[in-house]
Amino acid sequence: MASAVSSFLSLSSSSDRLDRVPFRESNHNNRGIAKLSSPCPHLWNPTDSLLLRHRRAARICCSSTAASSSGSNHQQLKTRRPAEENIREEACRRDEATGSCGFSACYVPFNAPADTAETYSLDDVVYRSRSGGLLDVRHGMTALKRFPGSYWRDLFDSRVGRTTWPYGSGVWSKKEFVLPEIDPDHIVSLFEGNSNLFWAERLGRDHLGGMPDLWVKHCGISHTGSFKDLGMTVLVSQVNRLCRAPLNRPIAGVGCASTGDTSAALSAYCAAAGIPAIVFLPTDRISLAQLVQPIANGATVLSIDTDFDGCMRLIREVTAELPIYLANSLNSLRLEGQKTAAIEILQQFDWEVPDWVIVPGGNLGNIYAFYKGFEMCRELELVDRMPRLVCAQAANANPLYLHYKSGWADFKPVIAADTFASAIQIGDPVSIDRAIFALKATDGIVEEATEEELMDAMSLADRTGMFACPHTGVALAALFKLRERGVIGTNDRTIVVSTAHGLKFTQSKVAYHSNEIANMACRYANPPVSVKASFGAVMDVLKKKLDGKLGLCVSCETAYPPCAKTSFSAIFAPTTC
Ligand SMILES: Cc1ncc(COP(=O)(O)O)c(C=O)c1O
Ligand SMILES: N[C@@H](CCOP(=O)(O)O)C(=O)O
Repeated sequence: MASAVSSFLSLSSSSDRLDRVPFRESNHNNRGIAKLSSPCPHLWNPTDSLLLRHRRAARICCSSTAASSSGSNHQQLKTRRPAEENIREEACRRDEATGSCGFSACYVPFNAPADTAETYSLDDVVYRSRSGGLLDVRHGMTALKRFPGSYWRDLFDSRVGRTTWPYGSGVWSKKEFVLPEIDPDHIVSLFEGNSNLFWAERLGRDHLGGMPDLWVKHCGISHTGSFKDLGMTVLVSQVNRLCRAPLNRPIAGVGCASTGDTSAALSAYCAAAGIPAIVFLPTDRISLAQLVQPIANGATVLSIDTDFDGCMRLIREVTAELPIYLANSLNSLRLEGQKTAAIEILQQFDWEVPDWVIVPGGNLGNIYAFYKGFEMCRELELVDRMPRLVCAQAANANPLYLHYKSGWADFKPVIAADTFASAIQIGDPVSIDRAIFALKATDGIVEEATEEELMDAMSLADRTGMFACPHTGVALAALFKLRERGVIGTNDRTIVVSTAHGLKFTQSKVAYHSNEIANMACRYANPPVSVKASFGAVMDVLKKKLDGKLGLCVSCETAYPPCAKTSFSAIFAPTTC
């Protein structure tokens, strides 16, 4: 095995050898458009200026789609904006006509009754309720409900994949459900969202008992390589609004504690807006690829000799003292962006609800964000039911799993041990109450995965064409267990949420494929083979590797033709029976 390891090292660049690097050492459908022009007869009131204004906004942002879908209707063709105007300026001009159309949102204590008197403006800098509990963003549902579900479905569909500012973003294409009142000029967007919903055909068919409807929502194929972009665009946009006229709040910067992904997203969005970012990272506990992201984006990076939970405690203390705005998911604004991944899944299935959604959990904001996205679509009648949620944790960092197993008896934080799923190495999750609420409301399940289970699941998925991160491995391992126990059925439409790009975690993959992980069989290891630069040596290796496959029919794998002289031509010019 030593040779496999050395061949790995010889193939990899010297700068990418440490997965966890201490900062000190690292100095180096357009579908359904037609329906928009035929509003729901019971709800439409032509004298209602709010509705008219929103209808006009919807038409403006859909006009070129409508024109192209109708083909012959040249009158609807959109004229190009003037050369001296950019897409942001164009949006501001357009927005003068639309405004927020009466849609609004505010902070309320998490799970507060409908008539709570404790509300805060989103322009307040507040992260906790009066009693010290979590907050939630509550939308003015009465205004949103004046439009039927079909209206919202069509509006959101009309905006997919456009460059119209800010609707080309998967998050801002749902602006009315996210931050309805923000001026487009204040939005800081990198056209996030609209991520691939990958049909995991081979994994489902060959490794999960013939599951035909298995999908992976690739939230990590994103600007900074994780789902955090979805929340960070919202948070940094709101900070941008607070800093600028007319509010002119004295905010010195935006800060977070991080296991590597929140810090990367915060740094990128702050850099795009010209706002200082400050990130607290636990020394030695994040990957090199994650570490280099905030460094490259010019953030102030503090490598702190503690774990994530320690960094989280520190950032909360610091943001209470200094005018630094807190960017962790304790700040409920983040979840407003993250919830759009759930809406996107519904949209990608043409507004059909899946049976299961499996989400890896750490600080536990995201599982609630998924709940919130699905629930908002149910309440506003874009869909008629909820999926069941599964939260998957690494066994080395499993406080929610233990709580679930105790029958939700008594929550106790844990000291999280090292895990390859390093971004979820969290023992005292900030959003524990939100996660419990989401799981109870969806008849949800919590599963856990050992290090071997998560690495095997990740590696097996890779063998079917993915390049998953270890956190996605945790969710996949949960899926394997739930399939094995018959909880998830063969034909259940199931979504596994992939939360980060595998390229951020290459060193754990290298360790696995080098077979160098103690007490792990690494069943799917596929180390590279070192071979001399000679035809004979290469042929020997290939014959050994392809033994038994030569001369087989490529479709049914039976020997064809029954020929004693098997040759490589059978592989390069394969035949079928
Ligand atoms: C890659 C990745 N997956 C999953 C999670 C878990 O998300 P949450 O903290 O919202 O539970 C995180 C961060 O915690 C993450 O960075
Ligand atoms: N995985 C996260 C941990 C912090 O979570 P947050 O959602 O509360 O910011 C990270 O990448 O830092």
